[in-house]
Amino acid sequence: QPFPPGPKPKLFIGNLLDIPTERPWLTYTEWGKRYGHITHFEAFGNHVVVLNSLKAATELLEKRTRNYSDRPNLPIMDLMGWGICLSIMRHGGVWRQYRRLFHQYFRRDAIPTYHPIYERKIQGFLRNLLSTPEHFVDHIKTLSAAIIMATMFGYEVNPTNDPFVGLAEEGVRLFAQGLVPGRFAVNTFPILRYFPSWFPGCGFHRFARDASEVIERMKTLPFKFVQQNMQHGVGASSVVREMLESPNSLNCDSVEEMETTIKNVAAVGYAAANETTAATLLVFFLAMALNPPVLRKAQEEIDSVVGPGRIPQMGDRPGLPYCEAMVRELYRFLPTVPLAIPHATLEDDFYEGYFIPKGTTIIPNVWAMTHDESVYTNPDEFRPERFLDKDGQLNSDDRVLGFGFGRRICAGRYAADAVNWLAIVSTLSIFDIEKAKDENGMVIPIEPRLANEVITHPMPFKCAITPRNHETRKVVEGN
Ligand code: HEM
Repeated sequence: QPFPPGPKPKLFIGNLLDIPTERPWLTYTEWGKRYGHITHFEAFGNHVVVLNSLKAATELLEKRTRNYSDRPNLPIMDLMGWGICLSIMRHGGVWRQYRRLFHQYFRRDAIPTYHPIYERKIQGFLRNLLSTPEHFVDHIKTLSAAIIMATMFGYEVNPTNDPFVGLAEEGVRLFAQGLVPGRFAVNTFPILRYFPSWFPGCGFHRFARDASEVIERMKTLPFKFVQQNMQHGVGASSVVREMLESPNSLNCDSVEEMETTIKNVAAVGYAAANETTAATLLVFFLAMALNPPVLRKAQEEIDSVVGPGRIPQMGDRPGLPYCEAMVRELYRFLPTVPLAIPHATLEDDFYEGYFIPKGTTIIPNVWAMTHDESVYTNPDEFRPERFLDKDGQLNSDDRVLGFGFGRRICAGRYAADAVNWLAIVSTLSIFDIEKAKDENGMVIPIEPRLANEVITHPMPFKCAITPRNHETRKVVEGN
């Protein structure tokens, strides 16, 4: 049977020249309109199927999740030492073990344990915003790093030049490079990993060697920090500490295996959490600067439910449906992982009469799904009301497509959602966010565009962040 429709392949190179490198989610969305909701292309025998509709994603990635839960083979990741990363790990026993372990600490009912960390770090974030609002991007980055480092390692980051954060950022930067399609020949031709580094196209060996040193240090240093604290009977509780204190729950055969498992699972937390959280908060600031009526409405709701003189807490969440709808709209409006993370098939399959071979890379185009005009009219408008019924209560559209699908769905989604929600409503309770003005008093325009990256974020923009009034300023200063 035929492959799903798609651009016509050329002899030998297939669709190599068609593969988009610039914001690929937009091209894939266009292909979806031209060829249909599942689109196929291939290069050098590597098949790729893009899923442009929720219907196809639900049918394949969720109902047939057993077959669609693998990840593509990316040998550069193994060579760098990032092959241990849960989010890109091939399907199998180790993935199951790591996922189970991760789930134990990040499942829905485990998250309230971390609420005090979130509240404390968000208060610090508000203070930073108050003193240097023009550096809001740096404050967002500090917040997301501070939360995951405190959760995982009980480690308090320095606001600038933190050694662990610097190392982790470098590790994540290398990780992101390994994911860029076409960046390393070995990802297209896995056989090259067995060729020497002097062989043409094998320069990746040196890159991988240098990267692996950074990644090893990134995994080991924060882990040792926890071990040393435990030896001296000091330090805060943390995920790593709890794992070390209950080694039997890890099902490892030796101390060495146990330590490796903990290091790997903890490193994934940072890699997966840091940029995604920061990017979502950037989308929030952007959307508020662009949509003053939404900001006002959310603030009115917070004022009427939480009242003045207090920063919202997690317990306030059910009473704030408009804010909830706004957070859902943020995830929809500019999804920060617009192509999720590619899945791969374990066996041959057929769908709607088309053939999907074993080993096919499956790209869920979340962008196309959240901008599907038949579901979300005028999808480029930011309108939280889409998620409310006529009585102002939340409707049933509560699925965050940006967290992915099936067995590979984001394992940190409950933590991410709690942090995002609390940071957003806390900021709104204290600050106004508007478009910035230049030295001549002219409003600086903002374009809601995402950067061309795998885990993306809005293109740089300026906004004015000011305390709403004297009272809200005092609330931050008093905390
Ligand atoms: C707004 C923030 C976040 C977004 C948008 C996001 C999005 C995603 C997406 C799209 C995937 C791939 C899903 C798929 O393959 O279908 C994923 C996987 C993952 N995420 Fe998140 N994520 C976020 C925050 C976090 C946080 C805070 C953590 C950790 C505390 C985390 C941990 C993970 C892990 C471990 C995986 C790999 C799951 C697997 O492959 O089995 N994520 N995330």
